[in-house]
Order: sequence, then C-alpha cells, then structure tokens
Amino acid sequence: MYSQLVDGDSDSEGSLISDISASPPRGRSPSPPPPPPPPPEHRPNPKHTATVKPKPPKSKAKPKLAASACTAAVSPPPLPSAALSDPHGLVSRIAAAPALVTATSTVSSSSFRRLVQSRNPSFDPAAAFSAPTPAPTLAPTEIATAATAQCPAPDAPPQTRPKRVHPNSVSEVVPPAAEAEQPKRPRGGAEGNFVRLNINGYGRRRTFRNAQARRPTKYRSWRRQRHGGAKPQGRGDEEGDFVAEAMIEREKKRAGGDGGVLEAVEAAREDPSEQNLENLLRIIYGYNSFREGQLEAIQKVVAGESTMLVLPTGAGKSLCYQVPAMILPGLTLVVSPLLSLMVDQLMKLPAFLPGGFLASNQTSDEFHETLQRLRGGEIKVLFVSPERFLNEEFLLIFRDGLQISLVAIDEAHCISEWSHNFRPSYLRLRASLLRRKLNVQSILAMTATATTQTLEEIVTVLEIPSDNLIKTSQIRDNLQLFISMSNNRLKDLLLLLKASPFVDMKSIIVYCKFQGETDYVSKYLCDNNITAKSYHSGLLMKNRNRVQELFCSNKIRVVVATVAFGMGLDKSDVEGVIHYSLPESLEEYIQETGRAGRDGRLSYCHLFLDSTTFYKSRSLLHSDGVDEYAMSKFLFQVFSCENSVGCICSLVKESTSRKFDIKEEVLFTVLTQLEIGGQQYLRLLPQFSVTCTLYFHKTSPQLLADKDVLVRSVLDKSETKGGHFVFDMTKVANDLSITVNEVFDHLQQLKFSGEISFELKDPACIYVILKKPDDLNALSADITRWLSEVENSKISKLDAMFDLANFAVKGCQRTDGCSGSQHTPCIQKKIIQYFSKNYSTSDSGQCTQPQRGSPFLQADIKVFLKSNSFAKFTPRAVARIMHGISSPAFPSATWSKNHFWGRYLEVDFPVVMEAAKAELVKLVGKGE
Ligand SMILES: Nc1ncnc2c1ncn2[C@@H]1O[C@H](COP(=O)(O)OP(=O)(O)OP(=O)(O)O)[C@@H](O)[C@H]1O
Repeated sequence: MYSQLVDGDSDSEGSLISDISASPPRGRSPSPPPPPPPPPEHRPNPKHTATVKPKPPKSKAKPKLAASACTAAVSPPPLPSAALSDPHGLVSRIAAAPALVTATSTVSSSSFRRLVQSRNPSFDPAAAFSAPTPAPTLAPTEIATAATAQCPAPDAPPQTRPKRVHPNSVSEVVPPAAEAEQPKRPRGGAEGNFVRLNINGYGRRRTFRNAQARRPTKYRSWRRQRHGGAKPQGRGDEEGDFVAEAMIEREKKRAGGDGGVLEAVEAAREDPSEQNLENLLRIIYGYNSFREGQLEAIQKVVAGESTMLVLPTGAGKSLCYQVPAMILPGLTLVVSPLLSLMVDQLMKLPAFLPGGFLASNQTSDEFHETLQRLRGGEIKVLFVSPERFLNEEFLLIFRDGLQISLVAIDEAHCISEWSHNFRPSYLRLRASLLRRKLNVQSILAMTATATTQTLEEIVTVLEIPSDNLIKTSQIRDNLQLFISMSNNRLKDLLLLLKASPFVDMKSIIVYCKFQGETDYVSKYLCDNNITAKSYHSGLLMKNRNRVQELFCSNKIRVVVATVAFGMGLDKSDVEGVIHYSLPESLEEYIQETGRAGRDGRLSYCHLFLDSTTFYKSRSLLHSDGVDEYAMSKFLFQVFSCENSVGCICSLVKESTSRKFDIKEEVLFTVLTQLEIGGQQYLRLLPQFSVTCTLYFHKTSPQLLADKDVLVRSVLDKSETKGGHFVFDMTKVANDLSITVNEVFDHLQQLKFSGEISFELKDPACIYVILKKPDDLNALSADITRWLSEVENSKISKLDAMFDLANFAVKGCQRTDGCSGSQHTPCIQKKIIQYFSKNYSTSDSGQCTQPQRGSPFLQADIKVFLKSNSFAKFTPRAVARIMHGISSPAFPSATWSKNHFWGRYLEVDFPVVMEAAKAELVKLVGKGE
C-alpha cells in the first residue's frame, strides 16, 4: 500500500516489518494493496492560520478579602519539628499521609479539581475525596481510575500491579506570557478547599515574608498603626479538621495493612541496592524489573549526585524521580513546562507519594493551602512551573528550613536555546540559583530529545558531572518509520487511513502544522467516514479536554492535531502517527512519533513530505528576529526608569511589542537574558496588569486619602479620566516602597469594604533595575547576535528534518533494509548521527535550499515601498511582508491584503532583507 501510494514500489511492508523489528506485532496481517483511486480535485484552504498559543485560564470566582493581605511582615511560625528534619521519619510520614491523603492533598485545590473534572466530567472529586465515606481499598488508585480509566497501561502485570490510570495530558506550548505567574488573589469563600488537612496541628492560615516585607516603609508603619500591631488571625475550620482527622485515622489503619511498602522504603533507604530497589518497584508499581537506565539513575540520585538522564519517549523517566522521592528525606521539586503535564504526573504518582502542585491558575487561597501542606511535611513531590522561580514568595518558603532533596527538571532540553523547544523561563534554572536560593542538594535533568550541543549546555548550567550522564538510544525500535512525497496530501492521507495497517488501528494521531489545517483535515476525514476530531490550542480548554477524553476512551479513532497534542501524552495503545506536515526538527519528530507504541508493540509512523510546508515553516522561523537598531531602542526604554537602580519598572507587553515590532515572547526572552546573562542588570518580578482605574463609592477621595496612605499616593500619581482615577500600579508601589502585589492586596481590601472598585488592564513585564549597562550599544549588539544565533539554530534544525525526509524519498538507495516508503533503517541512522553531532545536511546531497534570489525581487520591493510610503519600514519588516509573516507592527490582519504579501516565500529571507535594505537606502538617499 505504501509503495503504491507513493513511490510506485510494490514491496509488501508485512514481511519487512518482521525482518526489521523484534517488537511484537499487533497481530493483524496486512491486506492486499487496493488500487489507487483517481486523484480527487481538492484545493485545501490556502489561508492556514498559524498556531495560536493558548491563553491562561480565566478564573470566574469573585475575589474576597484576604486575611493575609498586606501582612507580609508577619513571620510564619516555626516548622513542626517532625516535618522533614528526621530522615527516619519518612516512613512514618508516608504512613501518616498515604493513599487517600495523597489524593486529598493533591485535590484539595479546586483548580486541580476543575482540571480533573474537565478531563473527565464523570469524575466526582467530592465523592472521591471528601473523606469519611466508608473507605474502599486503595482509594487513590481508584480515584485515578475513575478519573482516567480511558488510558490503561497494558504493559502492567495484571495481577500484581494496581490498576492505575493515565489521564493523558493535553499539552500545548504555552507562551511565557500565558504561563507566567499572574498573581491570583483570594476569591470567594473556601469552596475550593473542601477538605482542609491539619496534620501536626498545622492547619492555620499564615502569610509570607517577602523581600520587601522586611523593609520598614511609610506604608507598612501606617498599616501597623492601623491594626494595632496585631498579626492577622488564622482561619479555623473545625469541619475541615474533623474530616482530615477521620481520614488520617483511616489511612493509619490502612497503612498498617500495607506494611510491606514501609519496610521496602526503609530497606531501600538504608541500602539502595538493586535488590532493594527492585523490591520497592514490585511492591509500589507492580513492575518486575527496571528498564534500561532507570536503576542507574535512581541509584545516583539517591546517592545525592546530580544526574542527566536521556531516555527515549515512553521509557519511564518519571519513575526515576518518584522512587528517589520516596527514599530521600526532603521534598522533591519537579519542574514541568506545562500545567497539563503537571496534573497528569501528579495523578500518576503512586499512592504512597503525597504530591501537590503550584500553578499560575490557582487562587491565592489554593496557593497558600498548598504551602501549608508543604510546611506541614504533607507533600513529598511538588510540581511547579519554571515561572514559579520568578516568585520571591515561593523562593522564600525554602528559606524557612524546608529541605529540598531533589529538583527534577522534566523536558530539560527547554533550558537550552539550542534545543527545539527553548523556554526563556527555563534559563533561570541554573545550578547556582537552585543551590543559592533553594539550597538544593541534587538535580535530575530529564529529556528524550537532546543533541550533543543541547546536552552540553544543560550539564554546564546545572553543573552535572560528566560521569553522571545516563543516555540510552533516543530512538525506539518498535516504530516503523515511513516517508513519502505527496503532491496531494489530503487524498494520500485518506488512502493511507483506508489501507492496511492503518485501517485496522483503533488510535491514530495525525499531526498538522497549522490550526486551520487540523480543522479541515478532520472535517474531510469525517466526510469520508473516518471518525476524527481536531485538536489545537485555539480551541477552548474544555473542548480540548473533551477531544482528549474521547480519544483516550477509544471513542474517536483519529485526532488531527497541532504540536499542542503531544508532549507527555501517555496513551499506551496509539498505533499510528501520521505527519501531515513536516515537523520543525528531528526532536519534534521523535517526540511526536513517540506517542505511538508506548505499550512496546509494533507501531507505524508515516510522514508526508511536501516542499510548500517546508518553505512556509522555514519562513515562519524568521518571525522572532530583531534588528540591532530596534534592540538598542528597546534596551534604552528598559533602562529609562527615572529613579533607575532599585526602582520597580514595567513594560506593557502589547504596546511595547508593537512599538519596537518585537514579539512579546522575544521581549520576555531578552529581559530574562538581562537577568541571568553574564551580568545581572535587572530582576524580573511576576507579570501583572499595571494600569488601574479606580472608582470611589462611599467616602470622597480626599477624605479617604486622609485616612489611607495608599489612597493618598494613588491620588498623587493618578490622572483623572471621565471623573475616575487612572494610575500606574508600579508608580504607587515605588512611592510607598512596597510591591505591586501589596498595592493590589490593599486595593482588594478597600474593595471588599465597599469603598472602591477598580479595574486592571495592560499586562506588563515587571522588573527591578539592579545595574545600568555601561555600554548600551554593545549590549544590544550582543543580544541581537545571540537571538540571531538562536534563529539560525532553529533553521538548521528544520533543514536537517527536511534533509532527512528528502533523502529518504529521493536519495535512499534502499540497501540497508529500506523498502518502498518504509525507511526505518536510514531514518534511524540519520537520527543517531544527528544526536551525536555527526550530522551534515550535505550527506544526502538532496537538500533543497530556498532560492538565493529572484529577478523581480528588487523591482517589486521598490513598487511596494512607493505604494506604501505612509508606513515606516525596516528591511526586516519588508522581508516579513514579502514572506507573509505577521509581526506586532505589521499584523497579517492588515497586511495580508497587500498584493505582495507572501509573494517571495521561496526566496531566502536574508536575501529579501538585503534587497529591502538596498531599496530603503536608495529612498533615504533621495530624501523620500
Ligand atoms: N520499569 C518499568 N516497567 C514497566 N513499565 C514501566 C516501567 N517504568 C515506567 N513504566 C511505564 O512506562 C510508561 C511511560 O512512562 P513515563 O510517562 O514516565 O515515560 P517518559 O519517559 O516520561 O515518556 P515521555 O518522554 O514521552 O513523556 C508509564 O505508563 C509507566 O508506568
């Protein structure tokens, strides 16, 4: 079928498969290839929409006055002595907070509950977690089962292993802006905290000190006077305490029956030998043996050694931090790039490993609730986003003696700008910061996809000894890899899905590049009697969760998705992955094909190659670039704050982005670089909306200002617009030497007393300047060069992917076992070369580079500039329009109507830029 479809080669893949792979086949014989039908006339919609990154979830609950608001000077009480100090207390703590406590602790946050419910509407967390109902055995695993029974793990031994469930993550690339920690303030009552644990008598609410809190300010002394120096009172909750106590009692009883676990943990702690660890593995997970790399990684981590772990997708990296988390005395902090991934991993924690998470969509109550449990020693594994490390309040928790035994960094390749998925927030995860601020003992970095260059960077910034690199092959041998050229992908996709082996598969993912593509491809499949749904980050979260749930429960066969559906997805029986569009890198290809065959059985991956998608993707990679001129203007604004050093500054993301024609994510990347590059010029604070409009309701503004120092400052710093007061939150914060959060907390209090209401707009990056650069021009040249290197690295990754695919369809001599469009041997060989730095695109001699020029380019640019003389262009802006790339100052909504939009997509971007520069210089010379 493959060969007929694509290359006209009639080899049967059935025989090939058994020759090539030792993996168990899926037990179906390939059907004879049907004759190819005549190609239908189909024109896909040319207006593909580029993937839109998701917005952070909006909370609907109303805020309420926080007891802790503006009380940052109050120190938290000392930790209970039992908590975390005694390594031998671990087992008793595990016993005190086992099964249901795990579930309760993880689900006591309503945001988590919402997430779980949105994934599985039939899941009733209240029923599952609200305790003193007669306890079924192994409650948490059953809870997990109830939540996620759709995705069983077939490789688990049926008898010994409790039936665990994989909720399957919905993953998406969340832009820094979306993931960044927007402070969430208290809202509503305690609805979210339906079970409040009070283990160790530590259930009282308390606030945090923060860096600012220790400084006496006019604002704080005023607050103290007003409150008579009293500390805020904690909130008792007898009902919650009662429930918690009942649960603990029940769990103690249950723990008595599970003594084997405690003994196994104790034995492994005393002697982490292979035998003891395997025993633990059997008892906790029901697995008989460790997979390659797992035991070695666990032993190193348990010995307190920082370790770099590179295992293929689905190889079981999570287990390598879970087992040490049971054994090590302190907390295990897991840094994860996506909220959905965190939730999935949290739900997959074994019953005896209590966990929690801190995420940007939590309310202040939920955040503080998790902190309480953390301080009470009730959490052994805490999942956090990298953005959390911007939050001083979070970092301060660990100054109070809370011991972190291990920081596990999932998807660690995001640290490296040379990786396919660089995340600026990951830049903050440096060993120096982790050790200095969090007193971390050891670090475990995990990834499935890292080139030698990426690995070198990760081990350097995390200070991992070179001996502690554990790396197995990054390819899985149970995947059959096919590549074919396609001039009509829609037709070819349908043919593929209707032929063996895909026709018999229950679960298939089709990956597309653009959101619009996923919609029309899935519609086309449905029109042709294939149950398919699209999935991309432009869909509402509830719709995305619904699609994932239907897919996991095998109610739909095919999901047509963008890259948003992938990372961490652990549905074990996905049998086929089809790339409708070329992935942006070999890393992405491996991640996405890695969704298939996670049960170890033979699975099939097919990639359609078409050069149009390649050019479009390559062109889009130029959308992050910045000119040195724009960079120096931007840096000038960054450091233009009046009071300079020490003052809180803000940059409104949208307007700044438009002004300098630099994408918001890139602005954030540059600011992060200014913080953690060689010289620390600034310190980033959590992002916040800074423009506040204030409405007075009871007391007149002046009278209230006489009583309230913050209102006085607001009036000083406000402009009046339509009778209302509009001010910049950072100006008031600077005036009173407090944080923006404290300004917000105080306004909330006034709001709940009925005095005022207010609205916030203009999300902004907030930072404190620590040092002004001596030479702004040199700095902007450095940063521009760095950004351009990152851009080039991405382009070479795409080129490598294209080169590999192109080689397979045009250059492969089919001598190594490749046949028809089945290219497993040659693809695997190239992937190994790629990850070991021996890759060269010239190997194939087939790489199609974009054109180096066009006879009409210069003339067209001239016409374009003349006919749009009202706008101010840079060479980059002109080149983007010629390539059809939207940018903040020249959005597609306006410019795609232009005659020249995307006309020179196939000409190399730098060539177009040079031509534009030449024309712009001529225009300037003529004074036009
Ligand atoms: N030793 C083992 N024996 C059997 N199954 C295992 C073992 N270790 C892990 N697994 C199972 O393998 C599956 C994949 O594990 P996990 O999700 O940790 O993979 P991963 O390496 O993180 O993959 P990815 O990088 O794709 O997210 C899980 O269902 C897990 O329970």
